[in-house]
Amino acid sequence: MLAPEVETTADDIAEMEVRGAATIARAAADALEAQASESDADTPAAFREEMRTAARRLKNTRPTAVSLPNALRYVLKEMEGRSVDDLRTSTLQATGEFRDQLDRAQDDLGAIGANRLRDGDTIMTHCHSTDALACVEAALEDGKDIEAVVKETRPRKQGHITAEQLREWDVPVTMVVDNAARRYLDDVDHVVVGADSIAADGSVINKIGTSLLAVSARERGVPIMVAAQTLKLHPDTLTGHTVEIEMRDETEVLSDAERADLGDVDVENPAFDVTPPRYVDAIVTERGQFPPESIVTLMRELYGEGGTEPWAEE
Ligand SMILES: O=P(O)(O)OC[C@H]1O[C@H](OP(=O)(O)O)[C@H](O)[C@@H]1O
Repeated sequence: MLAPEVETTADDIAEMEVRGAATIARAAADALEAQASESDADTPAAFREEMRTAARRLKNTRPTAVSLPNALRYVLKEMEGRSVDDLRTSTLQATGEFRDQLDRAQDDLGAIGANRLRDGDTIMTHCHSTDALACVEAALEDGKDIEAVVKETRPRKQGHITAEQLREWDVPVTMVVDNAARRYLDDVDHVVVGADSIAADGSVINKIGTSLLAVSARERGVPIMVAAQTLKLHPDTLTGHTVEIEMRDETEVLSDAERADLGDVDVENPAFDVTPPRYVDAIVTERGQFPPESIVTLMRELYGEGGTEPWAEE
């Protein structure tokens, strides 16, 4: 039996009530914790099977942000013991550790990313990334004045969440539609974005529109920093796999009335795109900042064995 929190968390992730790569990872760990706490499995094998089923349910919600399977892997790998009690205890310890690591990683990468920002800088943001905002927050705590041009980020307008957070920190915000980005790049000192996955060749998989922004920024000579804790490194890409780009429902792009007016047209709604490493100046992680082409070294160190699947059916 799956714990109700596993079902609601999976639904919330799929519906994007819970969104953002790091937030999804945390919610998945919380859901595994609920599963372990509430399990009434009476044998270790039954407990393990329940945990694997819960992990599969969570994993199959959205395909692109690798933080989700990386979180599930972290917890399931730490689950050990010969009795149900021991398995439960080790799982709860793992989920607690995972949350602590997540918080620490974001703080540490924020401090590193902040060093790239100077007092008086204007940044441009795309979508809403807690890793990217951690860099801004740390820069503000260092006493730097920062202004922001915030891209709306169609179709779901996560730019509004970014704007709200920045205003809470008293950062002056100019909101622009996505198509205005190039016009405003001349006023911008740094593009700061997050990532859902980083591939072994240093490609950055992030919200649709990131690659267009990066190409324009490079053309205008504006540096692009990607804030991504190591949980975003995609181990499967070490063995030649590519990252699946999520295609979402067309209703996010067109209302039913607009759809009816348009008649017979195809609508596609990819949620992410791939920015090649040559358009990225630095990937900022909690382990330091890296030129994208060198991220593979860190990826091997942390995920050397590639993408294991501890949730697989036995
Ligand atoms: O982990 P943090 O930095 O918070 O977010 C990382 C990325 O997750 C988001 O995806 P979505 O809105 O869930 O589709 C954006 O693409 C954002 O850059």
